[in-house]
Amino acid sequence: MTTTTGTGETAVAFTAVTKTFGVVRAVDGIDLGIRRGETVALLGRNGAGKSTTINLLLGLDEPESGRVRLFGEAPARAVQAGRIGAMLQDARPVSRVTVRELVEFVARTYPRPMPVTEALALAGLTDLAGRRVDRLSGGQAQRVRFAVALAGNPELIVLDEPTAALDVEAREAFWDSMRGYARRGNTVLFSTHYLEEADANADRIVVVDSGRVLADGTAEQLKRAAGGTTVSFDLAGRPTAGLTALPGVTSVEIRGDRALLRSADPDATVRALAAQDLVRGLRVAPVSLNEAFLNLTRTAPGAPARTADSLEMSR
Ligand SMILES: Nc1ncnc2c1ncn2[C@@H]1O[C@H](COP(=O)(O)OP(=O)(O)OP(=O)(O)O)[C@@H](O)[C@H]1O
Repeated sequence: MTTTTGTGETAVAFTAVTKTFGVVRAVDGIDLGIRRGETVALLGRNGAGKSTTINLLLGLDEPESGRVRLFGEAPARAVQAGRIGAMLQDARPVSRVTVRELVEFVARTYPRPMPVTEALALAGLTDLAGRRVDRLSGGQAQRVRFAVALAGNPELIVLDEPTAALDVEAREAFWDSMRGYARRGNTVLFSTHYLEEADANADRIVVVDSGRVLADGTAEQLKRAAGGTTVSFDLAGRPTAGLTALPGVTSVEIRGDRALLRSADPDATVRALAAQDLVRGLRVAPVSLNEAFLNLTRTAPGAPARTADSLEMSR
């Protein structure tokens, strides 16, 4: 895990950051490094600590202990310089001004803004530039918030549940815009409850629970660490004794005449099954990210899952 600060390659560095509200440890010792150009999803149940983490990152709140650095600087400085753009959950709608006027107004508050036409194009708002912002659909209004976040020409954008309450089409349009921004070499951190969004749009997923990092890796790494692969086949009346002892197998479930094996080493498991001629109706499938997430968070609260260490080592 990267905890170095001040290097040109590190966009975000959390070092042993904590934040408590009364008896609640909302952020409980988070170490997190995000490299420039990465798109990272912050995933966690309600109350896991995602918004608190984002508020600390943006300097909207101060950590009790530990340190947050953005491009080697204190968050407030980086935000002021326009290096960070944010789209938060409770952004208030403004009325009466047009989309272009609003983005122009925000852009003027930054030292090196993005040209307004470019911000509008990147957010997919070119055709709506003259429309009043209080006469937009939910999805269009969300794109305006994205354009506002882009106005300062940021190198890092932080999005707190950016697609909550959007329909499928609006979500797709939003992620298209976000990917366009990321392709320019920028860094993105977003929180979400939609696992498929994290899977489709993030290079890396950080799972938080009870204010701690439970797991950190690619979607594939999380799936492997949290449940491995399911190898299933028809028993065709054959005995089930001995299946648990096959190489790689971590659990065995029998459903009717079908055996479902969880395996940490599916190749070895399949070879062993083939040697015993147990390959009728054979299927090999990774666990879903949903399953992986539930497996990871089910073990919490308590000690951070061991998977976190193994994933970090593999990064
Ligand atoms: N200002 C506050 N005062 C008191 N408790 C707070 C405050 N902000 C957050 N908390 C508590 O800290 C914990 C983490 O909250 P946080 O909002 O960071 O979670 P989250 O992962 O963003 O949740 P959600 O997915 O529901 O938005 C929760 O137990 C929450 O009740």
